[in-house]
Amino acid sequence: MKIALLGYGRMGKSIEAIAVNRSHNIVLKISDADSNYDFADADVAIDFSIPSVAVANIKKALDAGVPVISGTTGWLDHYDDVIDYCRAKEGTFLYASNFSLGVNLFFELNKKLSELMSGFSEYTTEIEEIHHTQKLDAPSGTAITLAEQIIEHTDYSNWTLDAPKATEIQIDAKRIEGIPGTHEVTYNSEVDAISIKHTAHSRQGFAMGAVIAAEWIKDKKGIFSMKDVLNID
Ligand SMILES: NC(=O)C1=CN([C@@H]2O[C@H](COP(=O)(O)OP(=O)(O)OC[C@H]3O[C@@H](n4cnc5c(N)ncnc54)[C@H](O)[C@@H]3O)[C@@H](O)[C@H]2O)C=CC1
Ligand SMILES: O=C(O)C1=N[C@H](C(=O)O)C[C@H](O)C1
Repeated sequence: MKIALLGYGRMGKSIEAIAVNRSHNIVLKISDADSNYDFADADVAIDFSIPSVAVANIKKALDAGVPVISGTTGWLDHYDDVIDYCRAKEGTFLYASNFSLGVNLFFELNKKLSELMSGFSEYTTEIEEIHHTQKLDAPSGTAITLAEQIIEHTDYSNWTLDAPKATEIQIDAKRIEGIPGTHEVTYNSEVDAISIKHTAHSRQGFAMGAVIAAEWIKDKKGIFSMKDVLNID
C-alpha cells in the first residue's frame, strides 16, 4: 500500500516505522505549511499534523480522491463541515481521537460504567488526562470522547476545564514531560471512589492502530470510526 503522511512529527515517524515493517511504501511526507504537494499515486493518506492545518489537509486528500484517516486532535469544531465535504466528494474518511486498541476497549468500558452509574446521584464524575508538555491542545481528544460518552448516558450536559457546575464533568488536563497519554475516569462519592484508567506506555499502540485503520479503509467508501475497523458492536 502507498501511504501519504500528512504530518511527519512524533506520530508520523512512528507510523512510518510500523508501515515500512508491514511492507508499505511512504510516497509523501508533509511536515510544514507547504500546500504545493500532490498525492501522486497514494492509496491512503494519514493525517497526524496540528489542529490549525488538519482540516485543509483532510480536504486536500478528499479533493484528490484519496481515502484519509485523521488522528489530529483539537480541530473538531469543524468535524461536521469535514463530514459534509466528504459526503459531497463521495470520499472516504475516518477520524479517531485515539487509534490504540487499548483505548478503544477502554471507551467501551467507559460507556458501560457510565450506564451503570447513571442512576446514582451520590457520585460525581471527573476525568484526568496526562500528556507530554509538547501537546498543543487541552483537553485531549480522548478525554473529550470519554466525556461525550458519559454525557450520552447520564444527566451531565457538558464538560469543562474549570470548576464544574452540577451538570458539568470536570476534565483535569495535566502536562508532564515524557508522558505518551494517560486517561482516568473517576466516580467520587463521600464514602468511596470508582476509577477506570488507561495508560499508554509509548506511541506504538496509536501508530499500529493508525496503520491497521489505513489498511482497512483503503478500498472502502464512506465515513467510518475505529469501531468499524475493530468490529466492536
Ligand atoms: N488519535 C491518536 O491516536 C493520536 C493523536 N495524536 C494527535 O496527533 C497530532 C500529532 O501529534 P504528534 O505527532 O505528537 O505531533 P508533532 O508536533 O510531533 O507532529 C506534528 C507535525 O505536523 C507538522 N505540520 C505543521 N504544519 C503542517 C502542515 N501544514 N501540513 C502537514 N503537517 C504539518 C509539524 O511540522 C510536525 O511535524 C496531535 O494533534 C496529537 O494530539 C497523537 C497521538 C495519538
Ligand atoms: O498528543 C498526543 O500525544 C496524544 N493525543 C491524543 C489525544 O489528544 O487524545 C491521543 C493520545 O492520548 C496522545
